[in-house]
Amino acid sequence: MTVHSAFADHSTASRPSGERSLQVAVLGGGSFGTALASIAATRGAHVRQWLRDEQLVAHINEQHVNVRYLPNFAIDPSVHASSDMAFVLEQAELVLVAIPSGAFRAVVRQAAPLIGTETLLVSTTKGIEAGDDFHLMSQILEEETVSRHIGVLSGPNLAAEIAEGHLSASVIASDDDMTRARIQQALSCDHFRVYASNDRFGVELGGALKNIYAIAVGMAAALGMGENTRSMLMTRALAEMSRFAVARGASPMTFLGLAGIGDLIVTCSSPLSRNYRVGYAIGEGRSLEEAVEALGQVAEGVNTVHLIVDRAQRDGVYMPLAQALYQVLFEGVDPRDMALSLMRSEQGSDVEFTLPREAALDAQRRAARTHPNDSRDTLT
Ligand SMILES: NC(=O)c1ccc[n+]([C@@H]2O[C@H](COP(=O)([O-])OP(=O)(O)OC[C@H]3O[C@@H](n4cnc5c(N)ncnc54)[C@H](O)[C@@H]3O)[C@@H](O)[C@H]2O)c1
Ligand SMILES: O=P(O)(O)OC[C@H](O)CO
Repeated sequence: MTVHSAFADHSTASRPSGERSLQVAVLGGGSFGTALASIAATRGAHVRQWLRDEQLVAHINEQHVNVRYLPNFAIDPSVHASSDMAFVLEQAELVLVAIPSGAFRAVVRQAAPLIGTETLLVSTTKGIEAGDDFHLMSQILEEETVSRHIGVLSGPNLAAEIAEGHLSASVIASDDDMTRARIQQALSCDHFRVYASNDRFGVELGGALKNIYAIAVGMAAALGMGENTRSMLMTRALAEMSRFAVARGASPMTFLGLAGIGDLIVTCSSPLSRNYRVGYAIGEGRSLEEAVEALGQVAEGVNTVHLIVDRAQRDGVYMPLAQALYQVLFEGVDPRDMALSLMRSEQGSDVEFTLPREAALDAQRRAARTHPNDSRDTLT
């Protein structure tokens, strides 16, 4: 097995001198948690990482490799893994939570008694909590802890590429300017940049929503789509994502940034994305259950799609791609039939923030009344 040492190679170049070391805790032993733990350590922080698997803990501490999630990469040797939550959180000034959405609240609840009001608390998880309340991860952090410094880290961040040292960037979103600035200091290094945002919900929704479209694009890729098709799907996905997020109070501008279009591009283009891979496997003819089992990790979009579709219906937000994906994944609709049906549906506005969708549809309906022979059957 070849173990690249991208993390270690960057350590001396990035380590600030003469500064007191920040105490960092990472909750989660998956690939992103491991990549972030290593980056923080290369920046000179004292890093402890919490994970449940004792064998993996021992392996990380002795061999400095996460054999389960990032087997080919050397972790900064100063990262200390442990299955003891109290030990990991002891004196932690910054806590990064990299736990799948399904277990996020339970883990945060376990950590909460050890998190103070001044602890910086950042979610890196791109998902939505199951249930009727449509809770984002940062809302769980607010509900379960007393921290006054909550943030969200999200962007085009394939963990394996970060681990390999590919130049990458992310966004720290928080209402609190000190939280933003301190995370930028703690995590930026020669191969990782951190930009700031004050649109926490927009950034968080960008990360959660793009997963479902990556499944759709992966599926289309396996069905032999062209690049025009990919581009159309991604751009219309962006229109849906921003429409949904704006209806929930986010800024549409956030979707022009790394956590919007940036993350959508990478997740809809790379076979390293778990969501893309699940979609691709389904496009090749596997069932959803087979695709998820073959992946062996969490593809958040599978759990997110019904929450988004349900919420969009309740709020009256038009989400045809998400709705279509739901029908393909859970109602047995053939993806090719679904693609045809989408192509025949109403043609609205390109950018709704310049030409509102209803204005474009009204004009089409007026044109259909004036020139009935030219109109499409499906126009209403
Ligand atoms: N992997 C990436 O490239 C990447 C990049 C950016 C963001 N993210 C986001 O970060 C989050 C974490 O992703 P990841 O890839 O690090 O790991 P992951 O989603 O594969 O799993 C994370 C860790 O959580 C642990 N875990 C699962 N259920 C648990 C439970 N009930 N109690 C305690 N621990 C539990 C797993 O054992 C694993 O160590 C995801 O929500 C993902 O959307 C991932
Ligand atoms: O592997 P995925 O599909 O969960 O995507 C990973 C990251 O979110 C990409 O930014």
